Amino acid sequence: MAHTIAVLPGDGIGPEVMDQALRVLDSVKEKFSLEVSATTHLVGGAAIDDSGTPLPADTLAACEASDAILFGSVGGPKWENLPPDIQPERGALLPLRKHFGLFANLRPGVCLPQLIDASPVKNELISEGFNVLCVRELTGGIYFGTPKGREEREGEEAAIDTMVYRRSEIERIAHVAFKAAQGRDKRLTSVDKANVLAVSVLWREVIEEVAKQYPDVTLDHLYVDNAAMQLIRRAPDFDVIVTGNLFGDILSDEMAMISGSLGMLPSASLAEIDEKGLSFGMYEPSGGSAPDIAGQGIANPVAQILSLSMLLRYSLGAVEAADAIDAAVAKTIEDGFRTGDIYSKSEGETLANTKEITDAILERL
Ligand SMILES: NC(=O)c1ccc[n+]([C@@H]2O[C@H](COP(=O)([O-])OP(=O)(O)OC[C@H]3O[C@@H](n4cnc5c(N)ncnc54)[C@H](O)[C@@H]3O)[C@@H](O)[C@H]2O)c1
Ligand SMILES: CC(C)[C@H](C(=O)O)[C@@H](O)C(=O)O
Ligand SMILES: [Mg+2]
Repeated sequence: MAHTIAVLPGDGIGPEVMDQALRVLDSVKEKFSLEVSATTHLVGGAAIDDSGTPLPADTLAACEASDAILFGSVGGPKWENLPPDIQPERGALLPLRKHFGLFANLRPGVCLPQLIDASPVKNELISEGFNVLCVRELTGGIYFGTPKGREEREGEEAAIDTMVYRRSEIERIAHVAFKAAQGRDKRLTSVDKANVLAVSVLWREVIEEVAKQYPDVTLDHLYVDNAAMQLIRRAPDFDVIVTGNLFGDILSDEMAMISGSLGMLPSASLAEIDEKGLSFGMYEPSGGSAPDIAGQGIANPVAQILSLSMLLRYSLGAVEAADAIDAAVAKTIEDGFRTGDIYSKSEGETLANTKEITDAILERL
């Protein structure tokens, strides 16, 4: 079956790592006889520079006509003083998530055994490895609640964001998380702030109710501050984490760092699953445009390449191709290839730039 994907490289290291992911796509298309056409479009700061808007109508139309979006990353110092609504993040990334109903953000945090030295967490704390799936609610919570903005309070300037979750929003992300746990080690940790926030009290109630439908999954709850701490103290005890938009944003970066680098972790942002078990989705690295290393050709492309693998798996159903990419990446790391962010100068490691590590992945595909 023929598929179309919209490729949105974005800003900073986005285009650099996307070029490498597209090389991998070409390779698996040939190897697994996949019919996938990919069209590239401007988004974020690159689109602002071109047409003054971060999400041009033709980019959105191309996404609507596709089976999935492969996204790089957007934003950077050049655009951060623009009015908030036309900045790359709030004017393109968040609207794309909302427009396509991408409520389920899956962020796997996996520390390959060979990368334990790249993690800043002491080896003995993650000696059993680290493999956690963060299921982050992505289209609700404080990111999207209203009212939002500036107003006057008690005679002075104030700013407001509103954290709101409807029961149905919590229920649907809970089902995603429980199902994911069923496919893994059957342990789910729900993270909230129910000792302070009304939203979290409802969150906890709904998670408990949904849990009754998944008696095979062991559920526990943690407050977010404690969760941030426990993730460092006893990372291997976690299996699946489910949480709201803001807490998931923060905890997933923490998980990425425990795993070694943001540059290793992909993510999938999914809409409702269709009758074929597939869903429309947007796939992007968990990290951002990394302005500090952009333009040098040294960024780690693995997160982008693994995001492509998630796209093939969840939106196209090309499971064999996805498995092959995951295996080639693991083998490349096993064989010692390292970009700067995961290089620990140990024996057997070869420092590689963005293109060289992709060459190694392609050789192993
Ligand atoms: N999905 C997205 O588009 C997305 C996500 C996060 C941040 N951002 C945006 O990116 C810009 C920079 O944000 P930031 O600096 O807070 O976060 P960042 O994730 O871009 O960078 C944080 C650190 O991680 C490193 N890093 C990230 N990805 C890497 C990779 N592939 N290889 C090697 N190192 C990598 C960076 O060099 C940097 O030191 C901001 O404008 C932010 O809003 C975009
Ligand atoms: C860039 C920003 C809007 C985004 C978020 O907060 O969701 C990013 O940090 C992420 O994790 O995808
Ligand atoms: Mg983030």
